[in-house]
Amino acid sequence: MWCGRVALRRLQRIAVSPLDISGHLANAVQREMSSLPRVYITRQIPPEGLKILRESGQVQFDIWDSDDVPVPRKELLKKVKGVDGLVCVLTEKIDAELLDAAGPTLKVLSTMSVGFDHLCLEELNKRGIRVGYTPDVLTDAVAELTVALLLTTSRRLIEATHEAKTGGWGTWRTLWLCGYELANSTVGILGLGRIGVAIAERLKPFKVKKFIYTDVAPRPELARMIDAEYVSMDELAGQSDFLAVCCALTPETKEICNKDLFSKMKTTSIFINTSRGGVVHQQDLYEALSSGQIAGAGLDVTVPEPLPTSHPLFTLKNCVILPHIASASYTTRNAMSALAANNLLLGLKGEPMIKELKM
Ligand SMILES: O=C(O)C(=O)CO
Repeated sequence: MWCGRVALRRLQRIAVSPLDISGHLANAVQREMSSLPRVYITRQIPPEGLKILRESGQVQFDIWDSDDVPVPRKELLKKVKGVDGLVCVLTEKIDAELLDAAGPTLKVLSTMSVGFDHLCLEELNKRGIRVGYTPDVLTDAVAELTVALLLTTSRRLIEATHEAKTGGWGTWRTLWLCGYELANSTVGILGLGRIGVAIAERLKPFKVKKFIYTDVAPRPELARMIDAEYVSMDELAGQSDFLAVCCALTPETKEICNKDLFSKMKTTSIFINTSRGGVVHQQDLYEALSSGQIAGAGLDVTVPEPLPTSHPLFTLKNCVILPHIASASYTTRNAMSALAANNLLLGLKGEPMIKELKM
């Protein structure tokens, strides 16, 4: 359990002799510590966030001290009992069972993620629990990875390196490993937000001819930034040479990318998803890819995660699958951890968080 260094320094100034340290100071530290809000952190988050919490002098926290294995549900339910604040990542389901286990002391939840489909907002709202999350700081990293995944898929880089390494590289051939290029293409964005704009900004120098997007309603201020045209879902499917999914997973978007959408796409089009696996009907995607209904897919997210290595999607050469790494740069993960820590501290002080979910 950590208490703030600030509190410790204050107590050290009060101490008059080394002898005091063993007696009075220890008791005082104990008292000071136990009066601080209690926080549980469900993962060993990157160092910047932990440093902020340790040095704040505002909280005492307990942590699931591993990044390799998520905290077991049973342990989590035990650890949250009586906490004032909770820091979680996207692998923890924050539902009624967990909130009941935490009890009425829990006032602030801070998730180190931009996605919030792991949170039961209705239950959080019902209990008046404020929620912090981490948009914006990951936009560049996610956009960058999306472009990398798009090019890897459309120019068949994984197949190509495999062929080079395993003896498939014979003479130079005229149509061998040909793919699809961005120049003169139409790029469609499903769900235009900060990340969609950032992807388009990065793709523009590749001489994309046109950007189109669809969403629940037009988003003119964002669309203007990338000169994108608002179209219907059917038009998006029919016109896109590259279709990038950027929408949040909600009950409305669950499996929105299904047979109906894939059947309207061009046989030469590339489907890219770096948002959430749940927006895709995976069996329909498998069929679209294996039947040649669409040319290829690049996925950073799947259902479930991790996707079992025996999953049929792994058997397809035209499907590139990454293990949910879109925001995985050192800078971004540290920024997410720092933002999650600051959101938590502000929330516990009753102040507006830097990034708070409106519920
Ligand atoms: O933040 C999120 O929601 C992610 O998916 C990981 O960056």
